[in-house]
Amino acid sequence: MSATPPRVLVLTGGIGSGKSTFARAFEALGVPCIDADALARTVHQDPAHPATLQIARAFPQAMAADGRLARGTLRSIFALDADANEELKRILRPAVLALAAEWTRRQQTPYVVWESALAMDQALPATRVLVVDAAYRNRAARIALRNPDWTRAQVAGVVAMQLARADYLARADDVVENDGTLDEVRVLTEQLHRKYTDLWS
Ligand SMILES: CC(C)(COP(=O)(O)OP(=O)(O)OC[C@H]1O[C@@H](n2cnc3c(N)ncnc32)[C@H](O)[C@@H]1O)[C@@H](O)C(=O)NCCC(=O)NCCS
Ligand SMILES: Nc1ncnc2c1ncn2[C@@H]1O[C@H](COP(=O)(O)OP(=O)(O)OP(=O)(O)O)[C@@H](O)[C@H]1O
Repeated sequence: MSATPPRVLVLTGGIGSGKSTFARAFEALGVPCIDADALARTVHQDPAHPATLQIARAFPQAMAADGRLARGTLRSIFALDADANEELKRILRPAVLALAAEWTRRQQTPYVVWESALAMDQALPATRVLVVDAAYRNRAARIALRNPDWTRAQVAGVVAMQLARADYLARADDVVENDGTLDEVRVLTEQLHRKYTDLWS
C-alpha cells in the first residue's frame, strides 16, 4: 500500500452525460474507478444494512417485498419529491463515502476516479472535479437507447432534480465535452490522463 492515499478525481455531470463512458476510458489507461451509484446500490440492495433499514422506515412505499429498495423508485418517487430525494441522499451518503474512502486507501496509483452524478450537491471530498458536459438532445437520445422503458417526461424529471448545467460547470476544475464519437472520448481521456499524471506523479 502506498504511504499517501491517491488523489481523488471526481467525475461528474448530469444523467446520461457520459460519466461511465469516460470512467471506462480512464480504466483502460490503468486508473482505478469507482461508481457512487454502484456503491449506493450495494448498500440499499442489502436488506440488513442499517441505511436500508433507515430508508425502509422513511419510505416504506419505496421498498420491495424482500426488504431492498425497489429499482424504478427514482422515476416514480424520488424525482417527484425533492424533500424525499434529499432525505434518501442524506441517509446513503455516509455509507457510500465510507466505502469509497476505504477503497481509495487500498489503491496504489497517483490518482483514482470517483464517478457520481451527485458529487457536487453531496460535497464529496475531491482533489479535482472533472465535469462531463453534453448537449441535452444527445443525453436524451442516449438515455432513450439505454433505458427504453423511461418516458421523456421521466428523463426530464430526473434532470430537473439534479444540479443545473451552469452549476455543474461553475464548480468544475476541468470540463470535457461529450458530443462526439467514442473514439473522441478515448482521445480526450488520454489528454486528461497526461495532465493529471503530470500534476500528481
Ligand atoms: C434512487 C435509486 C435507488 C434509483 O436506482 P435506479 O436503478 O432506478 O437508477 P440508477 O441508480 O441506475 O440511476 C440512474 C441515474 O440517475 C441519476 N440519479 C440517481 N440517483 C439520483 C438522485 N438521488 N438524485 C438525482 N439523480 C440521481 C444518476 O445520474 C444515475 O446514474 C439510486 O439511483 C440511488 O440509490 N440513488 C441515490 C444515490 C446516492 O444518494 N448516492 C450517494 C452519493 S454520495
Ligand atoms: N460519445 C458517445 N457516443 C455514443 N454513445 C455514447 C457516448 N457517450 C455515452 N454514450 C452512451 O450513452 C449512454 C449514457 O452514457 P453513460 O452511461 O456513460 O452516462 P452517465 O453520465 O454515466 O449516465 P448516468 O448518470 O445515467 O449513470 C450509454 O449507453 C453510453 O454507452
